[in-house]
Amino acid sequence: MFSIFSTETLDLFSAFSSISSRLHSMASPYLLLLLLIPVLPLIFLLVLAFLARPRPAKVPVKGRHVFITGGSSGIGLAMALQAASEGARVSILARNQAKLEEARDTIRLATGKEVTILSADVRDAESVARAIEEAGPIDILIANQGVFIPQELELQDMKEIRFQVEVNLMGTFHLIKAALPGMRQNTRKTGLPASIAIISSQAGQVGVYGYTAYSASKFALRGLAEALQHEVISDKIHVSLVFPPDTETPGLAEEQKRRPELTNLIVASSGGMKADAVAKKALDGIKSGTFIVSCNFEGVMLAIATAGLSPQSSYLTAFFEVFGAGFMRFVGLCFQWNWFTIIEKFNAKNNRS
Ligand SMILES: NC(=O)C1=CN([C@@H]2O[C@H](COP(=O)(O)OP(=O)(O)OC[C@H]3O[C@@H](n4cnc5c(N)ncnc54)[C@H](OP(=O)(O)O)[C@@H]3O)[C@@H](O)[C@H]2O)C=CC1
Ligand SMILES: CCCCCCCCCCCCCCCC(=O)[C@@H](N)CO
Repeated sequence: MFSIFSTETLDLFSAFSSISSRLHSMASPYLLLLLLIPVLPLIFLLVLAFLARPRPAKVPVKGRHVFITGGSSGIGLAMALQAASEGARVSILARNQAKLEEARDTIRLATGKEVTILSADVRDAESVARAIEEAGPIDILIANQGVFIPQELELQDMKEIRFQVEVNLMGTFHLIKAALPGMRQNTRKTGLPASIAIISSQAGQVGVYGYTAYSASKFALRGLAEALQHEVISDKIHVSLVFPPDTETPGLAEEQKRRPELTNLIVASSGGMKADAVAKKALDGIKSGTFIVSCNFEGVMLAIATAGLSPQSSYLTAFFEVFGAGFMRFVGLCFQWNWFTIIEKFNAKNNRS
């Protein structure tokens, strides 16, 4: 007689059913526990979905006013280009008028869009306020201006230390203070979520040789951003903090002329990126209302290792943070081991130890 089961299959089948019936009568609590193993993470994901705050949001870019500082060069210019091509009304602010005009021409040529250019120094609160007044109420503020002058603290002039803190940190205060009242009014009127994005650096997540002043200015932005998110969430304003690695920009080319050898060696732990790719990550983060925005794989690891008590809207990222924390601390210690070994060897070779 024809059967779809071979004798082996039937044997296996009867063996399995006799085992399972035995298990069923003897050990059903264990089976239940076994079943729970895959279910538990799912339950935990549900808990995290309940906990994640601020709640996930979509911040539209099309048809909205995007204001970008440092928009005449590098990452800022790349963001301005992308925002303009996505149908935003874009304003860019920087000091140098000639570079601003050049950026405006570049954007017009690439997208056919006209951007507003504003010449101001972010260190001057009054001219920042005037520029923002002139540009009109903002929906998406991107504080991207930044200066980086790497040097060992002992060798660096106080003038250069102050310069970095003033542009990177104080400049960001001036911008947010000037833009916030108009942004609140705008979100109340339109009901649409808005965004304040701040461009930090991976050197704002981990201190790096040669970056005492720069890292301090960028770490400070995190405190600003975390506290600010509490203060603006009731008006649907989402804060994003972007942490790029070394990025090919005119600023980086300038920096590399005087970067200490040890800074180069340590910074190489994270892969470099193109300005366009960083701009895309930043805009995607802004549009999804993401608080911590990483740009490359090393950046994702850094974000998990330094999650701290930051806001987290994504339950999936929260899941990786909770279960990755211990392991990523270990990976971080391996990196620190490597960096201290590099420093030790370098200083021994150069008779500096
Ligand atoms: N490139 C990199 O490797 C990385 C950069 N970053 C950060 O990304 C941001 C952009 O960097 P990047 O594109 O490389 O920089 P660039 O040097 O290429 O461009 C900097 C921009 O900021 C403007 N700017 C500088 N100082 C002031 C000021 N006082 N007031 C107003 N505008 C100012 C510049 O215009 P002007 O000089 O005319 O004022 C320019 O438009 C910075 O915050 C930087 O710290 C973070 C990680 C890595
Ligand atoms: C837990 C595992 C962590 C693993 C990855 C660690 C990598 C850290 C590298 C730090 C790179 C800092 C780049 C700063 C670039 C910058 O801001 C300058 N170009 C100035 O603008």
